[in-house]
Amino acid sequence: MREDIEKVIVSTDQIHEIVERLGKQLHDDYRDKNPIFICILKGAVIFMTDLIRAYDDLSEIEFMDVSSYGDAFESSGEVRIIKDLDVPVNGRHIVIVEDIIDTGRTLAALIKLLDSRGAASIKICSLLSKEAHRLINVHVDYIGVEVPDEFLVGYGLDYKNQYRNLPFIGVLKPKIYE
Ligand SMILES: O=P(O)(O)OC[C@H]1O[C@H](OP(=O)(O)OP(=O)(O)O)[C@H](O)[C@@H]1O
Ligand code: HPA
Ligand SMILES: [Mg+2]
Repeated sequence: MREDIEKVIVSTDQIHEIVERLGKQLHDDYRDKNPIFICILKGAVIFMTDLIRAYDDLSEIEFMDVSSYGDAFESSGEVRIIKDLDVPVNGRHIVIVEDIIDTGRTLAALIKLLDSRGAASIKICSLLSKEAHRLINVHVDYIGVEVPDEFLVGYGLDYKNQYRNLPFIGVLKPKIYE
């Protein structure tokens, strides 16, 4: 698997530092608010499990499965909800946990949906932001790191559902796409 990587963009050590920083920041901002962390499957699952341990306070976790990329490099533009939340969110403080914000389409659709359900507040925490590729402007409250406009894999991010379990984030060798 690792031999398929051309270069590392965010190392394991860097990821660890980012997660600790974001966990502390969230802890300062959400004290006594019992937030719900909503993990957007599948990509955010690895980040989520590390982040909630760095948060270190009372909170709840929930999961939604949303997909717009399938096996492709480019978002289809259609955000499909594959698994919805099992709990009501009205009156609750929500932190949407994402691995990456790329075109912004997934988040724009999610914010609209959760807002219509009466959440008390909705904030976004994303490990990565690919601002250069944004098509829809979404405000991201907590960003781990800005990344270049390249297709990335690892630490939750996939190509054809593979490479999510790499402990760092990198770019694949071109021959993998051919
Ligand atoms: O800003 P966008 O262009 O909408 O891209 C970001 C979304 O794309 C990825 O999910 P994907 O649809 O690949 O599903 P997955 O997490 O199951 O891989 C990623 O995990 C984000 O949810
Ligand atoms: O760069 C990416 N890699 C993997 N999945 C993604 N979904 C949006 N952007 C990406
Ligand atoms: Mg994907």
